[in-house]
Amino acid sequence: MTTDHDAIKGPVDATRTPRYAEPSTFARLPRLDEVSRADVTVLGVPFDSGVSYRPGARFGPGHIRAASKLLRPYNPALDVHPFGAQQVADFGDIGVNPFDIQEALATVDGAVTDLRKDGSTVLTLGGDHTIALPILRSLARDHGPIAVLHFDAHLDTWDTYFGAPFTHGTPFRRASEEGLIDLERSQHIGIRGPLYSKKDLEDDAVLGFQVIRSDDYEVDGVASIVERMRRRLDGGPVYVSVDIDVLDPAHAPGTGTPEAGGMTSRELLNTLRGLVGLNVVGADIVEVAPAYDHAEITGIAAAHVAYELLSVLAINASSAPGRAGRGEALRQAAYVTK
Ligand SMILES: N=C(N)NCCCC(=O)O
Ligand SMILES: [Zn+2]
Ligand SMILES: [Zn+2]
Repeated sequence: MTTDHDAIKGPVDATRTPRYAEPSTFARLPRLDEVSRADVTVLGVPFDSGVSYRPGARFGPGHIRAASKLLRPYNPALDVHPFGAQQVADFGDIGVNPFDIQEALATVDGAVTDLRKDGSTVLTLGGDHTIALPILRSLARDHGPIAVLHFDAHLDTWDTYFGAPFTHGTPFRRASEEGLIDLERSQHIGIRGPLYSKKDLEDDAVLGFQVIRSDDYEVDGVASIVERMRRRLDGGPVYVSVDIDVLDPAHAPGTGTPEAGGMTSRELLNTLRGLVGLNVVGADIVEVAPAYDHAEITGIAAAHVAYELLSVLAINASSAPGRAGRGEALRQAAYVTK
């Protein structure tokens, strides 16, 4: 945790150095090796060997960083300076084996565990959805079974693909079997689209996830979904996993398994703001595949998702025990720039 006398380093000042001129870190934040420690670490995982259709999410982290350069220091929607109330830094990408999925899973688990050692919260940029499994393994070792808030068009609780158990369509089945998830407090949001059979939904229901469908946004609206989400997640640690294909392809064309009829980016950002006050202990944004993107539409959406998650973490950290007196940082740009 950052103490009151540490000078927090923030993003590069866009009025002094043009946005496109610096080495690429998320939101032009410092690299992790430029700060003594970070409250939140952004970690890139360029891995897409678990995909069932279009490849390319291995290039997601760089694309999200490139699309994050326009983010500004103050978030009016939540009245917070996400980079001022906490130290956020970018670790860069870890190298993972694209030919050996088991080894890749172990590498991700090890990297997340290392980064979390001094209390940093890890925000992971994928990569395909396979990587949620090793992150949950790491978190569950400290927290026990954890609630998963899963934004996705897909259930990702299928059993195997071509006999393979570790894929981007199976992470939450494996995590459930391994006892990593508190299934009484977990929820899928944004589910839609054709399935292999009705049994996919039945199998998922047996595991115990609550399902909020994409269509529920039309019928119920964001406020009522946020209320259901908060009721479901309250009472313990929460992991937030955002598959960018939860958005309609109009809002996120750059992804590997797009499904029509999805949420708008406005609906997703507003839902994420509803996480304030919940105990978010980690998050990922996965399935950004830049080769299918246009005009950075998907990259920008993913960057804004990360920004809202960082804003939620900033507010939560500022109101955590031992952080009294840092509340003013929420409303001030309380960091230094390069
Ligand atoms: N996790 C993502 N994005 N997609 C899973 C889709 C699996 C399938 O091909 O049916
Ligand atoms: Zn998906
Ligand atoms: Zn997914």
